[in-house]
Parts: sequence; C-alpha cells; structure tokens
Amino acid sequence: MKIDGTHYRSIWRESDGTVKIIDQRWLPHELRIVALTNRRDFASAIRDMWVRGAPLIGATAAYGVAVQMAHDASDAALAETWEVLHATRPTAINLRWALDEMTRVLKPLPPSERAAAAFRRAAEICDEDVEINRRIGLNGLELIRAISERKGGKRVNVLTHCNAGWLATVDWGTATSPIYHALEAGIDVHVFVDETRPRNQGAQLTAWEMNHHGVSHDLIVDNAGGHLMQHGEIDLCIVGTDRTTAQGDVCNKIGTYLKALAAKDNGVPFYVALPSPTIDWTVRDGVKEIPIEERDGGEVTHVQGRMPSGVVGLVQISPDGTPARNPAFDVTPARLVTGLITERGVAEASPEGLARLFPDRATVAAD
Ligand SMILES: CSC[C@@H](O)[C@@H](O)C(=O)COP(=O)(O)O
Repeated sequence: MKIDGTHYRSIWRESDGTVKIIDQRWLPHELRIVALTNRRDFASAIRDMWVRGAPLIGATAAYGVAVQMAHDASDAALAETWEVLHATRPTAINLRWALDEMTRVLKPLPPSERAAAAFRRAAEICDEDVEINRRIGLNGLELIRAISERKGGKRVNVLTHCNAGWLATVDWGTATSPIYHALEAGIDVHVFVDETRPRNQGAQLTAWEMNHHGVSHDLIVDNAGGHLMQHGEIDLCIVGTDRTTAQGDVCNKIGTYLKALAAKDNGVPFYVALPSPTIDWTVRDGVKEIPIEERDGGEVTHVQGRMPSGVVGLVQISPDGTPARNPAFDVTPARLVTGLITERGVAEASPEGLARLFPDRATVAAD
C-alpha cells in the first residue's frame, strides 16, 4: 500500500533488525512510525491498539515472540510470552493462531536456534498474509465485476464497516482488497465508509486509506446504512471478521450485525472477507461461545479528533460521569451472510460451504 507514493506494510523489520509499525492511534492526522523493542512494547501495541485488525494483531504477536526469543529463548520465556500476548485482546482468533504457530515451530528447537527461527517464521506469516489478502481480493473482484456488468458498467456501491483495510492486515486488507483490485481492473467502484463508533476506525483509517489509494468514497454515520440500502444506493456490503466459526457465524466490529440485518431486509448481498487463520474451527455457536471484548466506557463518552489548533486530542460528548457500556464486537449469524470471501474462493456461510473449501482443516465442522 502506498502512502504519498511510498510503499509501506503495516509492520516490517528493518535491515538492522528493528521491528517497526505504523502507530494507528494518530491516524489520519499524523503518520507516526514506532519501533517495538521488547515484549512489553508488543503487548501495549496490541492491547492499546497502536496496531489493530485481526490479521495484523496476529503478525504483531509473531514478531513479539521473535523479539522476546532474542532476549531470552528459554522454554519458560516462550510459554510466558504466549500468555502475556494472548491476554492483550480476547476476540481476534488470529492472535491465538499466530502464538500457537510460533510455539509449534520453536518448541522443538534448542534455545540457541529459536530467535533466528522465530524471526524467519514471523516474516513468513507476514508474507503469507499479504498473499492471502491478494487472493481474497481477486476472488472478491469477481463479485464486484459481476455487479458492474449487470449494471452495464454503472458505478458499483460497496458499504464497509470498521477498517478491514491494509492497516488491519500486513498489506491489501481483506474487505478492501476486492475494492482495490476492482479499481485496478478499471471498474467504477464507490465505497460508503461507516464511521464505526466508538473508535471511528472507518472515519479515521478506512477513509484515510481510500483517500491515499484514490478510491471514490463517502463517509457516513453508522446509522445511515439502512437508509441507503432502502433507497437502492448500496449494491453489496463487504466487511471483515475477527473470528469466523465452523458454522459460518462471523464476529466483527460492533454494528456489523445491524448492517447484516438491514442488508437481509433489503436484499443487499452481505459478504465477509476473511483469511483462513480467522476461522476458529473449535467454535460452533458464535453468539454463545466467542468472547466479546468489553472496552473502556471512555471510548463512548469521548471522541478523539484534531482540534482547530491542530492538536490531536479527546473531547467529551456526554454529561460528566455518564456510565457507558462498550462491547467492541458482535456476532452476525451465518443465516445473514451471503458468502465468505476467502483465499481459496467464495464459500457459502455454512459448515458444508467452509468444509468444501477447507477439507484439510474442517474437522470440527464435519462431526
Ligand atoms: C481484516 S480486519 C477484520 C477485523 O479485525 C476488523 O473488521 C475489525 O473489526 C477490527 O477491529 P479493531 O477493534 O479495530 O481491531
């Protein structure tokens, strides 16, 4: 992804070995790049959302393990790092996937070989994420192309929620990848970007990405989607996911469920783009079993933005002391999902649909 003509990933390792990230807390107002040098940095970066988005959380955790192995590669340090990083955010399954994967690779090695192997595997996880997302884009592109052809080349209007863009992954994004590919294919595509309260990842991150990539877009308040669908202004929805069950239930940023309900009521196709590490094959009932992160109520009562002075700060929008609830994700049942756009193709959101595309992994779905 390019920022002002320079290609960036959302996380990378410099030639001197330092791991760097874009600190997303300051976007779109400031592009701050920071180095993460120890396990504490990595834990803070994930927990306090310097980085966020399920695939990027996983990639960051992988590098967190590698950096720790360079300090202390003992069995105890490996196990403790799994615990410390796993405790940062509960919902995105990519975190556990990446930590398990690092442990699988490192555990059999003698400690003297672990740091080098860990940095190698973390880099591979990042490269794999980029390739997976590129393929998701190509598969999703065909859905957009079909709508464009049906409309005789007229503008295809896509609604997206939160940021499932390149900032949420290592590159390309999941929900945004079909959009970027459609643009490259010369398809007239327009994106309605949900602001995504309370943290406004749509307003702050997706709108920034669209801007840098030259994608036609409008920012809308979260409550506008249903109205636009009723008036035929949305051709399809594409969102991301933090955890998809073997049944095809999808857990994504709070508010996704309401968009899916509105899409169903209006006959608008509702697609979810996901890399396979986001599938939790052990969970059957998403509503009952997926842990939903509860964040600080301050994110509801306050909003961050740039003041007229240019300083980025928080403003209070509710009366002093207002109590607030802040569930960060919700679950959209499979029955509301038109299809799952994966790196292997588009699956029906059902155990059979997922098992057809992933027969090598769908053990739980099959029983
Ligand atoms: C490709 S990212 C998919 C999801 O992680 C994304 O849609 C999302 O909900 C991110 O939530 P966040 O709380 O910003 O980490």
